[in-house]
Amino acid sequence: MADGQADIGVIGMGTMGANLALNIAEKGFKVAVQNRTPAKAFALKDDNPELADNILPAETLEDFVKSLNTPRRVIFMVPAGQPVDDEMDKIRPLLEDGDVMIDAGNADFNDTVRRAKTVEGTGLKFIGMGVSGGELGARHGPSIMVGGDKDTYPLVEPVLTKIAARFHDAPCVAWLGTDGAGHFVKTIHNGIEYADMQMIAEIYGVMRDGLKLEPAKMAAIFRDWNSRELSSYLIEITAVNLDETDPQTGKPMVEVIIDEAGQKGTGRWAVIEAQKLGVGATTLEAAVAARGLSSRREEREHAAGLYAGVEAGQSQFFADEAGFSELESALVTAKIIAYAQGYAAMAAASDENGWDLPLGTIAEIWRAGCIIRSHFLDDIAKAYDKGQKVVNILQAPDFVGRVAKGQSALRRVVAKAALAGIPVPALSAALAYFDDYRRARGTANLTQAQRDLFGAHTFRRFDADGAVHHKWPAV
Ligand SMILES: NC(=O)C1=CN([C@@H]2O[C@H](COP(=O)(O)OP(=O)(O)OC[C@H]3O[C@@H](n4cnc5c(N)ncnc54)[C@H](OP(=O)(O)O)[C@@H]3O)[C@@H](O)[C@H]2O)C=CC1
Ligand SMILES: O=C(CO)[C@H](O)[C@H](O)COP(=O)(O)O
Repeated sequence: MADGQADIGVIGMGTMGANLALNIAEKGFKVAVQNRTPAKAFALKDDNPELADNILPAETLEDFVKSLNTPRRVIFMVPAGQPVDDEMDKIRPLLEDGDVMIDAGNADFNDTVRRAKTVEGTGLKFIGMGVSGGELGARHGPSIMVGGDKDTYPLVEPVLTKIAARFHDAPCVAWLGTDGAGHFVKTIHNGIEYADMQMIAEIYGVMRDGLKLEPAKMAAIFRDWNSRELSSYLIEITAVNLDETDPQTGKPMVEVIIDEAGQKGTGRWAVIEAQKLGVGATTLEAAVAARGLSSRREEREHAAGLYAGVEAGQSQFFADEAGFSELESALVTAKIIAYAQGYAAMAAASDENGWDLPLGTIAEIWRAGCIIRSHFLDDIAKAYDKGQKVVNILQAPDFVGRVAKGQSALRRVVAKAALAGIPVPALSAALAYFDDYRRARGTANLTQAQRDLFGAHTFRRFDADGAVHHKWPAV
């Protein structure tokens, strides 16, 4: 192997790393590849003869580093946490001033901020970058959310611009802010992804348990929805999931899959950060909690037995055009509210961390390549495009009209589900948030009174400035 041929390197030849490397090679760049199990790096070249000239596998980290031209650009695509620190520690002594380390996996943005600090003043550079789109996105065009020093971005921009997804010919990649900005945005992307998926699953639950529809019929409804406001990758794949037949049993595939959702932690990171920022991302939280409860299957089965005698009300859902349209409208409305929560978390994090996150650009680069890609994101991009500051998506004129129109459908679906005993935690959370958000006179005055009574925490009055304490009757 000749020294210094590769334009960029990828460490980690798993699902994402291998596909990202193939994408890079296909776009005409020479890519060095390395893996904990080195055989996988060599297999990538052997298995892809059409791209072999552009794939430079390395047995050792030393060979890998030698194969890169300078400044060296090294992408890590390994599991979040310790593996990233370990890989960084191993390669750092082999790198030189100006070289760039890029963590392209999912990461807790706090780790990214910490890692960015460790390279400060060393001559090395660090980028934390969220990549979304799963296996196919990595291979043919993901959405890429970049964080790090602005001056470092041009060192990776030519490659990233070529490998990213395109929306109307614009690459779905952008530098979003310093240190952890890219990974924070990816984390919120995943929190929204959880909410989108949970709300779709809840509508599936209504169709299955309230309307007694067969999966094939549900698939047809989701396909229909995919031609309108809900048009998105997740609605599209839901139709595919529901239409699939298990080759072993001949049953619908969804019926042989155990109802326990996995999770790798990114949704949890999103709601933890939203909580820390004092932003109620309650729809995202409901989605994370629902995954947690789903995994306690035996406990749920036992509880089902304990409450077998509890009568839920008669289902008031109807399997007709009007009934399906009500579900569609409820899902659209709850989706707007979930995105409003995710965007509120990003706006708060931007202020907190001094990132100046370009919220409109984020919607733009999410329009293609990523898991939550949808037509709806183009509407969000347009809301931010009008030059005016968007306080909250729920206050953007286009969305005010849509939510005002759709809220009654959401209200009816949540109410009917509650009466029928069909759980819709994310849809309910979205509705509750909306009602709380639009209520001018809330109930925190009572909370303040209680806090002042038991802890002399003080409160503020409408008719005077400053905090006061009241002498409440002794209890
Ligand atoms: N899969 C997806 O849809 C997406 C994943 N991501 C993120 O991308 C990253 C990679 O995910 P993915 O490709 O799916 O994961 P995989 O499990 O498919 O691959 C993991 C890779 O990391 C290597 N690896 C694992 N542990 C270590 C370690 N301790 N030290 C060094 N290398 C290690 C593995 O090497 P070996 O071959 O030796 O086991 C393998 O090459 C993660 O951060 C993930 O969250 C982001 C977006 C989408
Ligand atoms: O980042 C992703 C998509 O955007 C990954 O697919 C991630 O693994 C999804 O999260 P989880 O595994 O928790 O469902």
